[in-house]
Amino acid sequence: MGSDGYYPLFETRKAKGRVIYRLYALSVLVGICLIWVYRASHIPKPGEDGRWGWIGLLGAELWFGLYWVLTQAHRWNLVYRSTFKDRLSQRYEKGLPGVDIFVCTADPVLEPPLMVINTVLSVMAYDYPTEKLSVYLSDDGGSKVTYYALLEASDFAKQWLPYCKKFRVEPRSPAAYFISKGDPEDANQAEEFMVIKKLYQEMESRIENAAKIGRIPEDVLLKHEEFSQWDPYFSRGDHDPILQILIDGRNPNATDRDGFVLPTLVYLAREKRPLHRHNFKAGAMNALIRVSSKISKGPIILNVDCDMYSNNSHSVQDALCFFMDEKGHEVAFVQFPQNYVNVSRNEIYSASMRVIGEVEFPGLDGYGGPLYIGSGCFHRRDALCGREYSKGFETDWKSANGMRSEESVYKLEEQTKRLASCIYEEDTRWGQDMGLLYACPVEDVITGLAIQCRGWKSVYYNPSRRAFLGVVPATLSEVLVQHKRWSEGDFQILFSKYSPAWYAHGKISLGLQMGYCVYCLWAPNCLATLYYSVIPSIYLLKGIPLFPEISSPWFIPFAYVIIVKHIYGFFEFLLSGGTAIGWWNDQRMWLYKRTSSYLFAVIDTVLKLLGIADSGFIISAKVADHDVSQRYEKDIIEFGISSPMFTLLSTIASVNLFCFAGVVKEAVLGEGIRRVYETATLQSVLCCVLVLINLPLYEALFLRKDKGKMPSSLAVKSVAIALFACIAFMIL
Ligand SMILES: O=c1ccn([C@@H]2O[C@H](COP(=O)(O)OP(=O)(O)O[C@H]3O[C@H](CO)[C@@H](O)[C@H](O)[C@H]3O)[C@@H](O)[C@H]2O)c(=O)[nH]1
Ligand SMILES: [Mn+2]
Repeated sequence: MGSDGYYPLFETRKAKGRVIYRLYALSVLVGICLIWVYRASHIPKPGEDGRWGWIGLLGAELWFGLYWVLTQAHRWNLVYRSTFKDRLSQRYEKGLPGVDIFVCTADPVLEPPLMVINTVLSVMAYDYPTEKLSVYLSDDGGSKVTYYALLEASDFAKQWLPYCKKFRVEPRSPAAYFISKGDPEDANQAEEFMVIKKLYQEMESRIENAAKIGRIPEDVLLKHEEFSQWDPYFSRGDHDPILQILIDGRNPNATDRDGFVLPTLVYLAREKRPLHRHNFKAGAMNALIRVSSKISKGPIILNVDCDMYSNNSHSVQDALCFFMDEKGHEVAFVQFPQNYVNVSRNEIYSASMRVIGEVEFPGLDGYGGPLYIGSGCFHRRDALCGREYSKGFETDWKSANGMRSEESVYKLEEQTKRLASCIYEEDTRWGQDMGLLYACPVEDVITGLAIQCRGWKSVYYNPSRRAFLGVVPATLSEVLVQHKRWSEGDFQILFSKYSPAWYAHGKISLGLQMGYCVYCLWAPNCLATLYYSVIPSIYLLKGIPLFPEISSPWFIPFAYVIIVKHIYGFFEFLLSGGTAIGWWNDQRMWLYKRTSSYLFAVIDTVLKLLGIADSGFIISAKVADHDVSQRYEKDIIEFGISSPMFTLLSTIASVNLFCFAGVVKEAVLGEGIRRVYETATLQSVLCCVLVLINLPLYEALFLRKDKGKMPSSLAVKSVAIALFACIAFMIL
């Protein structure tokens, strides 16, 4: 019991080992400063070799050093949270609030309807009073197959929910459950298991069939006249709003097979017109916020992407422990980590970003709260809708609870539809300071920042049983495109009204400001990284040293910073649950993202600032074809297509290969290994590491025969450019 006589619903613990970390960080800082001193005091005189290369390195090292200082905000002050769910149910047994769950989908091909309804079923089956749960599916794809699948799901739920509750199954996405579980041992359950599995498989084949032929079974069409809304004039980008309440939680007859009420289930395809901006996911979420405020008005909103199912049926209670605690009045959102099902042990694309989830977010939590990163986030409706936090504010859970209108379903649908029309938002604050913000490819991060700037806090909660499991892209190009969207969006936040660098000053803590800047500056990292991965290597060709000789005392800070920082990073990665090979792959992806995605993000941002281009939202694919998946499972990098990003990566890799060949030649034929060792140790090591890290890329360029290799034309082109660049540099 706390000193003031109440049992808290959650607890916050500081991480151990802070002192050691801080000593380490200070020692690295000293090293970085010495490197700066060396660079600034040893610039070659005008006319001397390597002057410009040197000055560039000074710039790059200043950048890296300052950036490193910012990243300390992620590691200085880690906190971990835990919840006491039993106390929550004791205290609020009858008074639990309504929770509205928003699932977003946008494309029936990239996001198969079967996957979508598995996510929907997993959240319908939360271990939470069903009369207080409402699930909304926003379908930006306006797909009648998706609607049909949801219809099937609403029926299947009548069996699935009681089954889940009776046998306390986890996870509650049927697909994931049937894959993860062999036949149950318990004879009692075995029988029901067979029945429910068969039901699921039948539903699965009906949905997949409908998706394949693009048609809904006749008998369903006859029974459900709402399908007439998909008339011949209907197209995905041009249609009236469609709003269907499939299960009306107010209806006492909407029950499962055991007679218990089902959660409310709503389908929404907001109005689309070719000449209107739709603002991607942010627009979809805002339509849902309005529509749900009419239908269920839950004071808590959970947002998940259609590919991210609930893997833990107690997450709602976990989140409520923060919102409903006496100390939780200022909590606007509770972000759960995003974990993924389809990552292999060694994560060839390092797509799970485990260090962010295990280290950086607990770090931000220590400074006022993590970023809102889309899927897996519970919001306080008030805060999301633009309310400012003021001291003493409290959500009245009881009054907000169960506020449901009395109209008939049909009338309710008709009245609510207009909230999802194109013109509804005209001359309103939606998208500016109400709901999710527009005009940024990462609507989530900027929205979370705006909320925090209005005085709210957020919480990061990482339960031991993973709360949500999603899907990561299975090809390199998709990963790079996704990172381009993220880094571009984060970069734009820096120049937006809500810039963490200036606007947020005084509104959020300095640590959080720095923490945001780390992500906002992902993109411009490309410049220093490109420089570092090309220039030192290419100077080797002329034998011009750009780093201190091994016998010089200035060599020590370089060696210290490089070695210690990487050892630390290695252990951080292992402690976050990664493997040694995974760490090596992570280093490669670090390089690839910085030298391709981030560069393109910078270019596009500049074009956008000049008003020449606009940024879009490329939806990432959630399924891959058989060939591609097989290579993915074997941790073979998928190239396969020609893209400017791949050309760039291959060219840089080839330049380093040539430079490395030059060093080897010099060592063997020229003045011998000794000279290379003495004068160009660091430079040669850097070049050598770049070659090692690019080994899979050389393989894809020159050796592989499968479809995932680099296209030959691209290989020829990049090798030619690299060769030309090297020769030109040697001659000039
Ligand atoms: O016009 C659109 C485009 C996308 N989506 C949905 O947005 C979600 C995220 O799209 P996805 O292609 O999967 O992007 P990711 O990069 O995987 O998503 C991450 O990054 C996004 C911001 O860039 C956030 O919106 C997401 O929540 C976060 O998980 C999916 O459910 C989509 O169906 C829409 O509803 N409407
Ligand atoms: Mn996604």
